[in-house]
Amino acid sequence: MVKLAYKLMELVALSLGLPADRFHGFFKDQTSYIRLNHYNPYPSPSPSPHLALGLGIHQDSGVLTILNEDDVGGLEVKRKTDGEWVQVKSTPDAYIINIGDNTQVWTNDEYESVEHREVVNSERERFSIAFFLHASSYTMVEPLEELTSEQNPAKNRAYSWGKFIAHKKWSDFQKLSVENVQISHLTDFRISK
Ligand SMILES: O=C(O)CCC(=O)C(=O)O
Ligand SMILES: [Fe+2]
Repeated sequence: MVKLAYKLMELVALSLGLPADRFHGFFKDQTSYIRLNHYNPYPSPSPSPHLALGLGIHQDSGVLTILNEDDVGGLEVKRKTDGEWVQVKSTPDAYIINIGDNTQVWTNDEYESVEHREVVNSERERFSIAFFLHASSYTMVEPLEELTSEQNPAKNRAYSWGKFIAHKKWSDFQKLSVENVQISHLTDFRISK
């Protein structure tokens, strides 16, 4: 997984005219992990099936996510152009690659992380496995200087990855009864939209 994730970040670097190993230094003491997700079906008949979210609206805050899922489906991404929720076709024999907030910041929005959620159905349980490529906790995340200029100024302030994660965990914990507890706090660091 780690090797595949590095390869993908090499492609991101090359696509932006950067050396292939441009991102490697961020992963010396990486905080990556794998999560196994299990979504139970909602009880049927349900009074409000549209509220049956397995995982609320969020953006992945790390570098990138490599996701494998079974054939049940339920992942939805928010289309930026019109805000519509679009179903992602279930692809058990492939990986779904999700760009995370760190990559958006590093590339100064050349790559964008996308809002997504997981809806459950009334018939079948669903399993997915997500590998999250995360930087070393002492990483300062900020737009790469090669990608910023006077004409294209930085769109985000620098922030500490370790402090960000600590803040996110703490505030998720505080807001356990609130919808969308996982929503990204990246906006705190935003300079312009
Ligand atoms: O299970 C899924 O399809 C999505 C999981 C996800 O978005 C996450 O774990 O961050
Ligand atoms: Fe996610």
